[in-house]
Amino acid sequence: MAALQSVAVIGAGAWGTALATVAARAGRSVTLWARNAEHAARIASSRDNPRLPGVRLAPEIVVTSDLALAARAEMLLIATPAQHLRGAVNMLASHLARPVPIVACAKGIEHGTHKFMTDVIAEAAPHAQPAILSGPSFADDVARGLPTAVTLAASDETLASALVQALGSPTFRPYHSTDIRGVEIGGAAKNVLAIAVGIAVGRKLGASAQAALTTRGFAELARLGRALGARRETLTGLSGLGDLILTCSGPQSRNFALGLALGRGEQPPAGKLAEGEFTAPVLIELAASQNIELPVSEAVAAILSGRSTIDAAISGLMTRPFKAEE
Ligand SMILES: NC(=O)C1=CN([C@@H]2O[C@H](COP(=O)(O)OP(=O)(O)OC[C@H]3O[C@@H](n4cnc5c(N)ncnc54)[C@H](OP(=O)(O)O)[C@@H]3O)[C@@H](O)[C@H]2O)C=CC1
Ligand SMILES: O=C(CO)COP(=O)(O)O
Repeated sequence: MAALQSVAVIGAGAWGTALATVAARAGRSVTLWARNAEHAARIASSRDNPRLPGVRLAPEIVVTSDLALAARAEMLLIATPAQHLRGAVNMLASHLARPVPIVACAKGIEHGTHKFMTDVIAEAAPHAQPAILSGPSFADDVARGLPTAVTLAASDETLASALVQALGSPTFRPYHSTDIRGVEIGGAAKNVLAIAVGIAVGRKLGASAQAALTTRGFAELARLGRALGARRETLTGLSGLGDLILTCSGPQSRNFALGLALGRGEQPPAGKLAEGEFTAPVLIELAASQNIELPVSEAVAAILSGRSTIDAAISGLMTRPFKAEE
């Protein structure tokens, strides 16, 4: 497969901006698309995006709100929030005249349909070659060039390798995979579990509870993953266990920070996207449809929807029948 030379990033939030920086560092010709023309013009002239403050955009990155221009790239990265991915790809599809790799960079599951991000891409742009990029990677760390490793999966291994070659650099190390579903499950579930761990820390339940919740959270992620056909090495890899560890480690994670505020009885941080809030209800619906129990995720969904208090949820988790560890 010919080397991919140009990259467009759709969605100029924190993650889209960091990924544009990654692609530029890897030597690609890069376009960053923002939906708002004024926003695009401001970033283009200041070389600074308020959604990722303090990171200077390389001069060679083209910032635009012209979707037709972005759609000319040889590969596309979609970095909108998960619930807006379908809308973004729908708009993009009319500009795509040829099969092009479209890499989902959002972490979540679509409300209503229970579809994962690459399924949404396949429906919205039938000629696209869907792929997924996920793993332990805070936008700020990545944009600053701190060492990061992620998983990049496509059903065709040759394509996955070409995408890795296009984005990889000495500071950003993607590993290729063909286990799309395994990668998607890890990225979606870990955000919900990080809210649980944030709540426990906010409630001052102690370091032992933090470790126990993270571990039992991983058991949930792996249980759902196995039921949906994910590979073991994906679940224990960067996009599964790796991202869970990162996101459950402290308030640099917006999902953890949301849980922390809830646990402390404070207002959640305003204007910060915490995907786990949107994923929690759909994750438990999906699990129920597979007869899979996700007690920690269910507790998070119940707290977020107001169906349970935090104290009742903690007590509910601790008084479940004793069982064998799996
Ligand atoms: N931040 C991070 O560290 C990481 C984030 N991710 C994932 O990336 C995804 C995006 O997160 P992040 O960048 O942090 O979020 P932000 O809130 O920083 O940015 C979201 C961006 O999406 C844009 N947007 C929203 N709706 C649409 C739409 N319908 N069409 C086009 N653009 C839209 C927003 O535009 P506008 O500015 O106009 O509102 C905004 O620029 C999430 O799924 C997240 O889980 C993954 C790894 C790391
Ligand atoms: O996905 C992320 C790190 O891999 C970002 O996590 P938060 O969305 O919780 O900040």
